[in-house]
Amino acid sequence: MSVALSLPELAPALPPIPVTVVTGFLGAGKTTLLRGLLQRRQSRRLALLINEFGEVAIDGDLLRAEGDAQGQVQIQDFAHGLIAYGDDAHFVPAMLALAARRAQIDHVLIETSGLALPSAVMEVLQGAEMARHFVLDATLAVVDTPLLLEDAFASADAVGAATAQLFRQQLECADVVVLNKIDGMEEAPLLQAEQAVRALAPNVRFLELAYGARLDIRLALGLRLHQAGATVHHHYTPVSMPGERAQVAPDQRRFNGHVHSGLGAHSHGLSTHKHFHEQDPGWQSFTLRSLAHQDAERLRQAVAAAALAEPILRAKGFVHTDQGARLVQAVRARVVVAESGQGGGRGGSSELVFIGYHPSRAKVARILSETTGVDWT
Ligand SMILES: Nc1nc2c(ncn2[C@@H]2O[C@H](COP(=O)(O)OP(=O)(O)OP(=O)(O)O)[C@@H](O)[C@H]2O)c(=O)[nH]1
Repeated sequence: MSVALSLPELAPALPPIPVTVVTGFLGAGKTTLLRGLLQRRQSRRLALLINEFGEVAIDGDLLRAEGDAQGQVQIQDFAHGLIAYGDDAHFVPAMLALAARRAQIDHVLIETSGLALPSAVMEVLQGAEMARHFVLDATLAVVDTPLLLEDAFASADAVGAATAQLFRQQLECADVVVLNKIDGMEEAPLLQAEQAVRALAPNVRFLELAYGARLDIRLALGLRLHQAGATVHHHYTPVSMPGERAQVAPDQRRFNGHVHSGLGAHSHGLSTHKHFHEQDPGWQSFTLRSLAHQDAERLRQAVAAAALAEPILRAKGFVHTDQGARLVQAVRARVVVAESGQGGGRGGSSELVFIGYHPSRAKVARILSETTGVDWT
């Protein structure tokens, strides 16, 4: 008796979709780097999963502004402050939905929350259910280099200790560390930053330099660092060597913004990443809103004052000013209020998400209201 085979069974199996996990502390520049990669994706068909912290979809809006009419880029944002996708009931269904469309997707990028360890996502990806559809390409950790050089990830107090631990663990999970926010930085601080990264996470395989938050797409996607037997797909000459005497070669621009650590391969298999991040309840986020029009400069000063008075490490949102909608981005007390581009702005209200370590919502609302002269609640 002959058995008729259905078409899917006859069709050659499609290779698994490579997945790049992008990690990095709050405000390191993950979304900015992803926007740059979207702009330079050429013909690559990408799917992005991003983690919004707070109720306001800011990063998703910014990334969608880079999207295209041909549906070449699919973006899914997870709202409500999810910490780690690995713990999230939506993550696996979202990935399986992508797997069902794998003929239309060349690469998946996952941006994890700035307060999460990527190890949970990495473990889920390498588990039996997912490994049939996906292969981990590489884990990139984006670093706010000026803050690293200021010792902002050192543990002077409770906030510093919580920050330092998360920062170090994120680096330890990474294959590639991207030194970001290095525009105009000289060679000496870059060398210092590389040494700081090596000291914190000696197993990191590559250091990449992102001038102007730009990463060469060939250095970000298709690295195949976790494929059994695959040789690393890289076209550049190693420019720094492993060990204590490791040096960043002078003038990194000659090397297309990219540095090799030269360290031997290491595995991110299940055995190396047992540590799921247990969420520290000290990290909290809240949203403040105002119905009044804002003065951009007073608002900038207000957010900076709140970050200095309270343990606020990140704030972002859209506000309405007399000049129209503006995007507010704050990393600690560094606050930028800029054109919102195509993204954001709902109705006439202004919304800011604050993230900190045991911050007082009431105190931040008071500082904002007093400094801007309008109500924030
Ligand atoms: N000067 C400078 N600013 C940068 C660079 N990269 C990012 N920024 C700024 O840093 C701020 C935070 O950038 P994001 O890309 O939102 O950071 P993130 O890591 O996605 O932040 P979270 O998702 O909230 O953790 C924004 O104001 C960016 O414009 C850079 O290379 N140079």
